[in-house]
Amino acid sequence: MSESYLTRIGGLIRDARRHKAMTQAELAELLGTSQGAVTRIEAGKQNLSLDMLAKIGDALDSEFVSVGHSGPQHLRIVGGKQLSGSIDVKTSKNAAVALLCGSLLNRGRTTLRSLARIEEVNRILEVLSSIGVRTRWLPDSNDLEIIPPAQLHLEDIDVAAARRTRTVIMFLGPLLHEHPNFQLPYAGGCDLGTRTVEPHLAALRHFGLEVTATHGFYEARSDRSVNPSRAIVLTERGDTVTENVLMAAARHDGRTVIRNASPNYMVQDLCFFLEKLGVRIEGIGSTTLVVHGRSQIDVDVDYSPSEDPIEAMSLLAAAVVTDSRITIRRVPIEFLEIELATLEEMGMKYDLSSEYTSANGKTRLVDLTTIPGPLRAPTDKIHPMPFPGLNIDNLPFFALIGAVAEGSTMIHDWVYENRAIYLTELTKVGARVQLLDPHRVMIEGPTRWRAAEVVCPPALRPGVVVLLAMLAAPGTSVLRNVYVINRGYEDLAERLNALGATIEVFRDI
Ligand SMILES: CC(=O)N[C@H]1[C@@H](OP(=O)(O)OP(=O)(O)OC[C@H]2O[C@@H](n3ccc(=O)[nH]c3=O)[C@H](O)[C@@H]2O)O[C@H](CO)[C@@H](O)[C@@H]1O
Ligand SMILES: C=C(OP(=O)(O)O)C(=O)O
Repeated sequence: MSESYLTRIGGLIRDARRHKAMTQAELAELLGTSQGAVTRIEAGKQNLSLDMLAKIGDALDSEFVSVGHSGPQHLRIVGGKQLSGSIDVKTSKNAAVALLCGSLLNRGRTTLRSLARIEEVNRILEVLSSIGVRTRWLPDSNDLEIIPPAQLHLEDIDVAAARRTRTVIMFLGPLLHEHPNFQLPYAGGCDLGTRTVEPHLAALRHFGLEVTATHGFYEARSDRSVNPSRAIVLTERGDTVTENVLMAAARHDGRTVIRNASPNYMVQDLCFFLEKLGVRIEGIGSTTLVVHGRSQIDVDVDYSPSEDPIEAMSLLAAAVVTDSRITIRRVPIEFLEIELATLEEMGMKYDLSSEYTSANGKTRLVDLTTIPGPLRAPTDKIHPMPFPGLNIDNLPFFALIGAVAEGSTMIHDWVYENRAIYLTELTKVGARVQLLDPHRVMIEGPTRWRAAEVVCPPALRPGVVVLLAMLAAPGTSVLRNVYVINRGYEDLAERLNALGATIEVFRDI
């Protein structure tokens, strides 16, 4: 291997080790080598065998060099160009996974229309198929047909696929009625620090579910004689916990009241789907839901989830960072209002079309055209709140936009322990981002972007933010190992290329 190649790989190894908050000594122990050897590897001063590269890849959950087609995917971006044209927002990841779990409530055939074909969906499909559910993409479409078996084989669950998503936790609500005892692997997903499961367990206890955690699995036991006797008050207004309770309530032949429910977009989609299954729900879009469930659900149902507000925000950020005029079609406006109000305060101008309705017949959509122009930092910090606040998943895009704006932008992520930290990756492409503490970053704009080679941080939105910054940076950048981006976005590179970006998808060797 040439010296410069070794230096590049060494830098990537160092970055991946730091992502995992691992010391050189800890990595050395995992590799069965000395700390000095790790120092040399990271400095590009040690020849590396393929065997050693594979070991390092295993230790850091990040492959650096691979042979064959199944290795990690990387992106090569030639940046510094403006974008133009129109792009459609696809349907949301978060509704897709909720609906896939929701399909377990139904003995009949469920067809989900225009589903996002993303890695997160693929993992849940692997899990569903491992327990006996038949799923197939209908020809030449993104429509998915789901047919349940007479009996689920929960003991055969694909543990590896389940562990790669967090959303498998949403199997608890749909399964507890028919399965007195079952095991689920611990939920995985983006590495954002500890994410709570306790609110799920506390809420589902009202349906007789008791869960104990043992050696990497949740052991679930449900007592069918227990039913909610009073309102279920959620201790936090989480999206997936609300969905879990909704799904448990859907099969409870009676009335369930859920308070402090999340009214967010994916919850609304799940409610509209449950209504199509014959479940009556009062208060959709509010924080109190009253669910009139059914003991059996056996219908052939067809549902189209709505467009992804986080993808819409990502595309908006792409336009801002590249100073471009583009039209983003099918924006679910109700779920982007605070974001747009904040951008307006920063000086952003845009045009909106009149409203039309999503294929679910409910969600209001608009086409949004960005108008390039200078931005200024907001006067106050930017922080998320449960809907109808600024969406936590949109927060990273404000770090990117802050880097373009004149002045200091403070981003306060009070929710996730690790996500704000990943925003410091933007320094590699020239941004001035200072981590004040694990929850707050200060960004000084505007930025002179520069091309770089970066390992994708292990979190979806920060990963996309780095990619978008690379679109703005003149020269050629490389973003390595973009699985997390593919977890939530369908064909993002190809679709940005249709707007005039130059992004090449490649794998090693
Ligand atoms: C599949 C899916 O839909 N995923 C979304 C869902 O994940 P999900 O519903 O799994 O979110 P979590 O339960 O992890 O909640 C996120 C974090 O917010 C905290 N919290 C949440 C609500 C609250 O009122 N108080 C509070 O402190 C939780 O303790 C947790 O640390 O919601 C997250 C927060 O909107 C989004 O980032 C995810 O994209
Ligand atoms: C954190 C996210 O989602 P998940 O719950 O799938 O990890 C996200 O969508 O940014």
